[in-house]
Amino acid sequence: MQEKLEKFTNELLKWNKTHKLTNYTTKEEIEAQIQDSLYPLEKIKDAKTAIDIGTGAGFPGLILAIAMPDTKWYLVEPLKKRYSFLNYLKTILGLKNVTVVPKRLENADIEPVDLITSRAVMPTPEILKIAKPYLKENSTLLLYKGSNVLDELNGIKASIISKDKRNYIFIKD
Ligand SMILES: C[S@@+](CC[C@H](N)C(=O)[O-])C[C@H]1O[C@@H](n2cnc3c(N)ncnc32)[C@H](O)[C@@H]1O
Repeated sequence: MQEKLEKFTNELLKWNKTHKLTNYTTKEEIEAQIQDSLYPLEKIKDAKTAIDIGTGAGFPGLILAIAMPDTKWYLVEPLKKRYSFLNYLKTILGLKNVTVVPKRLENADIEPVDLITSRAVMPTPEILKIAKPYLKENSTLLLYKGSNVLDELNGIKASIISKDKRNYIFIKD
């Protein structure tokens, strides 16, 4: 896994120079995003199928897919330069458990999954709305949110794990 993560970091640094995929431009910044992506791993590792909404340059979906090789991951990302990067990484890292879906989630065609993740894409109520068709009875939604998430949750039942300014929000049902 470490070798794959290093390769990912080097490729992102390289692609970012010409394609501007993300605002994270140094090795240290990218490694911090990898750590952030992996932090809730223990809580989600049993999922057999998962969707990451708006994977962007790989956070958290591609990183979790590297760490969870037995989970089938759908990385949903509509922006061409970003889904091209994700497809390239899937190929060079040999990630057989990854399908890149080059669409907005609202227009995707995926069977309901055990886990849906998302970081920095849209407010919680909107995520819940577009994620609904892809959730099963026991599915988990894991949202990577900032410190002001409590305003957004507003009555939504969730459990929260906090680390520094990050809130990892787990929503079931
Ligand atoms: C601010 S970026 C965050 C990228 C990444 N998750 C991260 O944390 O670095 C938001 C991404 O969500 C994607 N996006 C926006 N609306 C979406 C939708 N309805 N379905 C799927 N992806 C979406 C955008 O194309 C963009 O790449």
